[in-house]
Amino acid sequence: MSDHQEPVLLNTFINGKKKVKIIFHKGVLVWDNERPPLAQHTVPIENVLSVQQNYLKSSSPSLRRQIDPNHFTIHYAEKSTDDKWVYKSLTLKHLDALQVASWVKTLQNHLLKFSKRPKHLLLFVNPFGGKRNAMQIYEKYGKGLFTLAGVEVTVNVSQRKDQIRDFLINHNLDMFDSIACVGGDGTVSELFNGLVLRECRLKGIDANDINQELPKPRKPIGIIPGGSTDTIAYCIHGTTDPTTAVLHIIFGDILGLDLVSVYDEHTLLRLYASVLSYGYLGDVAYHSDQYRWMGPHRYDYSGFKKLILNRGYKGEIAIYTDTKEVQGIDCKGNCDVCKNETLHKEKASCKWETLKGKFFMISGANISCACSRSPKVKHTSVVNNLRLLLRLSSADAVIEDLPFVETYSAREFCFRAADGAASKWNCDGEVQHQTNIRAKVRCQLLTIYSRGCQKNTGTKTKCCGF
Ligand SMILES: Nc1ncnc2c1ncn2[C@@H]1O[C@H](COP(=O)(O)OP(=O)(O)OP(=O)(O)O)[C@@H](O)[C@H]1O
Repeated sequence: MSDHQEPVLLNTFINGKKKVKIIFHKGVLVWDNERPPLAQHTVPIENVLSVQQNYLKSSSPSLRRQIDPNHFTIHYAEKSTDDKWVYKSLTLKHLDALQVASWVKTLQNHLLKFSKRPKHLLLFVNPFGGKRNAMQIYEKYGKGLFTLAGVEVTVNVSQRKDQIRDFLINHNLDMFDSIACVGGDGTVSELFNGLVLRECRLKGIDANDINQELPKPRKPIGIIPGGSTDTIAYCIHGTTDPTTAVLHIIFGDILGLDLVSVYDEHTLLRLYASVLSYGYLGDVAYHSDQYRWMGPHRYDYSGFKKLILNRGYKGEIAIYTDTKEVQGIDCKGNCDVCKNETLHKEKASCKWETLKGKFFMISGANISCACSRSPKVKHTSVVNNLRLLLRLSSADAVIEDLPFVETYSAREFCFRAADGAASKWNCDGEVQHQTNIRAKVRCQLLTIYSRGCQKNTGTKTKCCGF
């Protein structure tokens, strides 16, 4: 649309006791007090959740609510500190009902252009994870905002482990345009494992065959944190704030996310999004589960015990890679690495490399903040282990310079334990009992609702590699 065709709305309204000048032009709302103190606000239309006429106060609850022709409210979101978003509203009054109707209609028409915003959301709630308050999180932070934004939500509360995954594999989802969950990493994992296996079933693809291309689930997913660590939500939104997660779903903007599929000799065990760890973190996942009653503190308790124990684990790792260097690419979908992956361009130069040793921990990191590299950490002193964990827990973790850490970028890797089933794998926080595994990166397999986060911008986020 050329400039002169763009609608311009300009008017003075009453907001509380103040007169407010407001203009809407080129998709941006700007308002300010008519008299000092001036306080200009600018809100792009893509941050507006809905625009609604208000209702008149009813004298009796039994009477039908009547629209107030002189008031309307703009519901919008604003970025606050860091990567957090907050909900805000602006209620405006005008004595001329036509002015109110014209603003409401014009703004609502603009919002209709955001056709990717979800309208029928299937939301899974895991009442078991984290502080066991996922339903309260939905009621407190999600329900009101979804209603306000016109998103129809069907809530499904899980009754057992793997029920979400099984539901997604087998049920008709035609009536939903989007799927989301309130829970921790294990819940998110059930969601995308279910969706990928569903696509395999529908397309007749053998998911257990590592050489098969895995099909991309068609519906975008939303992630509302309600677990203990919420690593995936944190990596994607830059915060574990539930309101921010809900707003990212309502905005309807999407990002691509790589997944990694993990196999034993015969079957696909699981796909993961954040990190797969053997040794220290594998042991922590395994042992902390018996202290679930402690809530999120179980990780601190088990983590400390395992750190002091300082075990080493013998094994052999084979890495399939074309470049050992971890590349500093901030990929939000369709970067050069993704494109090459699709075209199978780089595969010819990939080679298997084998390493043997005794390790404190072996991790295959898929997204940046769980660990922005794929460290193979040699068995070393407790102090060094502590140094590593402190580095990993900082937002801009740099670990390559630690002498006992090796990092590689890889498309696939295999692990074989030299000392039997000495540890377990920790796969997105869930325990995986098979020791000898093979893992393969699946570029941009998942579509998630998020506008991304600043924490990742400019830092060494990887794409298509461990
Ligand atoms: N109704 C249920 N009863 C028991 N377990 C469930 C139920 N619904 C889901 N689960 C399982 O609960 C486990 C824990 O859930 P989740 O990972 O979401 O929370 P968490 O472990 O506290 O958080 P995080 O993984 O972020 O640390 C997962 O393995 C999930 O499959």
